[in-house]
Amino acid sequence: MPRVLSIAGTDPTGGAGQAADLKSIAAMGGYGMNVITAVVAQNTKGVIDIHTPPVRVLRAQLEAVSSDVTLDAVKVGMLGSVEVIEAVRDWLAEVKPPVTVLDPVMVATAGGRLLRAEAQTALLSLLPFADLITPNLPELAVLAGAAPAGTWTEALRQGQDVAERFGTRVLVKGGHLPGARTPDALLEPGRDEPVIVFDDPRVATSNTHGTGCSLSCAIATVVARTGDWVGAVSTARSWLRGALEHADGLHVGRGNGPVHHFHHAQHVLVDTDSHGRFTDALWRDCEGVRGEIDTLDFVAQLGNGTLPSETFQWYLDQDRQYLAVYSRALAALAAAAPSESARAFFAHGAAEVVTVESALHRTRLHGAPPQPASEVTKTYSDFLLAATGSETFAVGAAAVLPCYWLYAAVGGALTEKARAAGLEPHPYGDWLATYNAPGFHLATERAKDIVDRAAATADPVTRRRMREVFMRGCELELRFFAEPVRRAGARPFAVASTHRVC
Ligand SMILES: Nc1ncnc2c1ncn2[C@@H]1O[C@H](COP(=O)(O)OP(=O)(O)O)[C@@H](O)[C@H]1O
Ligand SMILES: Cc1ncc(COP(=O)(O)O)c(N)n1
Repeated sequence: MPRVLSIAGTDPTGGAGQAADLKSIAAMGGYGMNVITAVVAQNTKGVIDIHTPPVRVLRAQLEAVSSDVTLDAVKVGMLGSVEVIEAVRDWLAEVKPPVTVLDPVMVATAGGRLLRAEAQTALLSLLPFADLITPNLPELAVLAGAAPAGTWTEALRQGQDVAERFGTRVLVKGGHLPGARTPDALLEPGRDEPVIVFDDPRVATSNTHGTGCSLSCAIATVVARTGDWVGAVSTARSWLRGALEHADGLHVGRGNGPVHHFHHAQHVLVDTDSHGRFTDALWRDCEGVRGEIDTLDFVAQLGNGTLPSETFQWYLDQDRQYLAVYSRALAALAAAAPSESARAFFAHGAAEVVTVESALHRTRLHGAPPQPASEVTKTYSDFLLAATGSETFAVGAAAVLPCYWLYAAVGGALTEKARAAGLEPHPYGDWLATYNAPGFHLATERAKDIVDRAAATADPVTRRRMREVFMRGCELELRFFAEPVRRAGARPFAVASTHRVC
């Protein structure tokens, strides 16, 4: 594991400087350490105050770490003053770390100087010690002694000039250019053309606090491990892109918020009690409800074929009404799905419910008019429409999962029992076959997979909500299964009236 030292300033909101560096090092698989150059009172809206500790304290920190730990890479960020620059330069000259990445921090994204004006010249003396420098466009202009580049071509020209003059690699970053794209180019001294140019669409977010810190530290960490600059920039960039894409979910601060450094590792953090899939945890959560479903008279009698046919008819009629709503819920998920495969899955499911499952109802119910929907049917229907219509896709997908999963489980278990008991032909064999069909089990696995994927990138609040709606769905399934027998027991006359339908 590369041991990476960040020499930088602080950010109490955790998005830039030291905090961003340590998170980025860890995210890229390194061991992070930090020497503090300046204590910065800042937040996502700007810089409020800066305290620079005495330079002897900085020297002592540098000495403390390098006299004890072998350093595989160093990232230098905010320096702030001439004295700090000189102390760091002397230390770099003495220690000669195998990899040094310098982010020439001058101004915070949210505004506020982080380098005194008189220190800009001193900073130039540090550049030859760096293997890579990562200036943004205004910083590049200062290093090049020119006005900020207004075009990408101009930025590349300035970058090449700086690379030649100081004999170091330069990552020219186009984040500050206007427009829909964010190109970056890696330049090397002695080469007229960039070693590599990256060009991606801009991520639509204003939460970009600490992107420069994070990128430079991530590159230093990957290079320390691989020695490959092009690969390291590429890896760090695509990781940072994910961090930007998930930044809005963090809800940190009211200004330019930070990026999500551990977006790629959410799946391992899904729940403290689960080291497996998110849906594994859901299945454990609903163990009690599943036990109750298994012992319901309705389910036992459905399995052994003793369920009175009028009770089954009433159940099927409620189910027909429920499935009409379920189909709409799946269609809503198809419309909200974040990927083509999820869209196709739910769109297909919405159609399948109408055609395949309702065939069972048509043959069994012989076109009988619907009975009034029970309270359970209404509650379950309202719940599904609300979860899939007005909550996020992830929450909606978790809400429809019990209907797949519990039916597949009940269909599978009852078919096994019926086979073991030699019940052939089974009075409800067509129902069992529908929910024990390989296609239905496959659909259940796909639905679980979609929920797992959604959970992997969801924030903790959304995942908690996903668990809540999944459990609510399971409880409503239990009540839905219980209702036909409960109602038949409570209202013998209603049973008699439905009897006529058969
Ligand atoms: N909205 C965005 N979408 C995609 N990439 C971005 C976005 N904003 C910044 N970046 C990338 O983040 C990195 C640092 O950005 P930049 O704003 O240029 O530097 P700094 O944070 O030092 O001011 C660059 O790789 C840049 O391309
Ligand atoms: C201590 C410190 N160092 C650097 C930055 C620059 O942040 P950005 O990466 O957004 O330019 C910052 N705001 N604070």
